[in-house]
Amino acid sequence: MNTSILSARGLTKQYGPTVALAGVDLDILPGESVAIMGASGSGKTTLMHALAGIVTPDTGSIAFSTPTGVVRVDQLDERHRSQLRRESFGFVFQQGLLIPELTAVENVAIALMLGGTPRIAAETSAAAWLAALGLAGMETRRIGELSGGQAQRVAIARAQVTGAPIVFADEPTGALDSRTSADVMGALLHATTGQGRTLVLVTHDETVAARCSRTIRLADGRIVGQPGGVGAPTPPQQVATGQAPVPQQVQPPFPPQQLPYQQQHAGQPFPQQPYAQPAAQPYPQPAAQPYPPQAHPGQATGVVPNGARP
Ligand SMILES: Nc1ncnc2c1ncn2[C@@H]1O[C@H](COP(=O)(O)OP(=O)(O)OP(=O)(O)O)[C@@H](O)[C@H]1O
Repeated sequence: MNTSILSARGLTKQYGPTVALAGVDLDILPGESVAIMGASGSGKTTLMHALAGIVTPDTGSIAFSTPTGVVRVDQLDERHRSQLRRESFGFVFQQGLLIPELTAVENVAIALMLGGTPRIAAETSAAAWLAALGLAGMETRRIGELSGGQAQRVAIARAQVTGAPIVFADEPTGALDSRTSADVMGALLHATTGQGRTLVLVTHDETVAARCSRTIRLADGRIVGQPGGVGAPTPPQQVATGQAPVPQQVQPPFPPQQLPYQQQHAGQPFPQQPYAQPAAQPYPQPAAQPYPPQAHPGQATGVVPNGARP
């Protein structure tokens, strides 16, 4: 039985004469943290963007398992891909891509407000996430009034506030010094796999990759085999974050304490937002086309559990 939350088969993508992906098979289990590494131009970002429904592969399939069924990401039209990204995926980029005119709490809350959550409830939830990521008291600062590491924590809060089961991060620590990078990576793991969620990140940094539960390496658009490589994903493991273990739960992310920010909004309940697919507007389900459509020999070659590294 395929228990993957994301399963890609035979992904190819070409930009003119440039082959970005040359046939990628990959299974990602719920609760895993997977680092994608490889030389510049090897296809890391293209792979992550394909998995996240940002770019459409030329060929191949991407199946996203949800509590209500399997979504074929590669077959969605742009509107449904946009809906999927907004509701089911969180994103953290190297520069955070935060809105400088907005405060920290507004930058986080906007992710919920785009989904229809009222402003006060969205900001209350956003403030709880900021506090959980060590930013209590900084809610009303604009992004330019935060350090690079603090801004990345805001980006992590924004990626998580909707309860997205998968977070995609592209060089989330790339612009940070090594100490801040370690702090932000700890916060990212705490907020994702520490809550039973799944993290897929692109990095050039071996120390960042080593903190993930496994690493895949790309070369010329393919996952490359490694000595000792295995053909299947390793079971998810609790990643050390330097903090007390967090019980596996979906939402709320951390106990909703009454923080100073929230006290200003007393009476507003902390929104309970367990992850669930919207029942009213389901994605097209490939009912007649069971996944995977065909057998794929040599699945996920080149997958190396970090614990098994030489
Ligand atoms: N939109 C695009 N148009 C044309 N070529 C592209 C486009 N996106 C990616 N490519 C090319 O596809 C190949 C893979 O790019 P990709 O960004 O996935 O690599 P990467 O491993 O993430 O590189 P880096 O580490 O430098 O970010 C590269 O040769 C790149 O130039």
